Amino acid sequence: MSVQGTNDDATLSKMSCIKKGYITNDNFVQYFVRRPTKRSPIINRGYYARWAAIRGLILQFLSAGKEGANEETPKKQILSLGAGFDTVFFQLKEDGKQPHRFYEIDFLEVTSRKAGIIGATDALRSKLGGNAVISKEQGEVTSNDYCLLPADLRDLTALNKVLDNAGFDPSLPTLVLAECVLIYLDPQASRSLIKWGAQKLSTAVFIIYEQMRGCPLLGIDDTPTLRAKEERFTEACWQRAVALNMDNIYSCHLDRDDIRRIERLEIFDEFEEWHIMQEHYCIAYGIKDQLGILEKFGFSQ
Ligand SMILES: C[S@@+](CC[C@H](N)C(=O)[O-])C[C@H]1O[C@@H](n2cnc3c(N)ncnc32)[C@H](O)[C@@H]1O
Repeated sequence: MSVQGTNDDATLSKMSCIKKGYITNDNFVQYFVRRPTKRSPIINRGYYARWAAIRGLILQFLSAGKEGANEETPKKQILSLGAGFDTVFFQLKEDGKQPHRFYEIDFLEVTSRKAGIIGATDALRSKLGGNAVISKEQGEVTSNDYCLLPADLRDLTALNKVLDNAGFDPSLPTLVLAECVLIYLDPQASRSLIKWGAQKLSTAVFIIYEQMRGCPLLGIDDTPTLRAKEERFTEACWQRAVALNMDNIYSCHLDRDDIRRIERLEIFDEFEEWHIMQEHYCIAYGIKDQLGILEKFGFSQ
């Protein structure tokens, strides 16, 4: 499978979770899937855990800095690196929770397909916000609320250029998301990207979801432990960093009522395999907080 092809695989897993009722609030993945495929219960549960954990962190970030019930939250932006066919922007917009602007980056091959689908689908196009311009050829969508831009994450000059042209504002509190992406880069390129984030942004969280070990991917040996994942941030001048494996996140940091609900959806008896698999995946994040709005951000201690 090509690196770009891993995106279709991720989209199919998400669709499988939606069809089985694990994910109940995503109305948009359907437009990116031609032929839905059923995944096994263990894959569905694993994908649900990943989705629920990341979504929880995104919602926390979006509400950070709100002092009182009637106060507005500060203007914020999200930058999704290697976004693939992720639909979180569209769902946030549908729920009235979108940030000031949402940026997505991927290879031209992927952004071009995504721009084509957005352009051809009313339900997606209508969510873009004002001044929308969609170009399938250039693999680009720009609008007041959402920008989809082609760039190779290994080329930071090109990344800066597309972001600057699209009005990315490094002074705004920013959530950078790299979900199942850095592992496809060589370790040096991942480290450069994490450092780039620390240098460019002053109030930000950089969230990574990735495997720890056990599969032959480019970046895997560079950070084989949770400690190494945290140090990759702190060595790049992020103020603090946290890395937890998905087994811990599933047991301690997801909504218990929702866990009870999803555990009733399918017969599940692969418990040993489940724990081993979940220990091989993690979420790590680094935080910089010049504005002092992210003190409470993250998984509770
Ligand atoms: C496994 S998919 C994950 C997609 C999405 N983040 C998700 O979680 O559903 C990995 C994505 O990273 C993108 N990607 C990998 N290396 C990249 C690079 N050097 N530059 C830009 N995008 C890259 C791929 O094209 C693909 O869309």
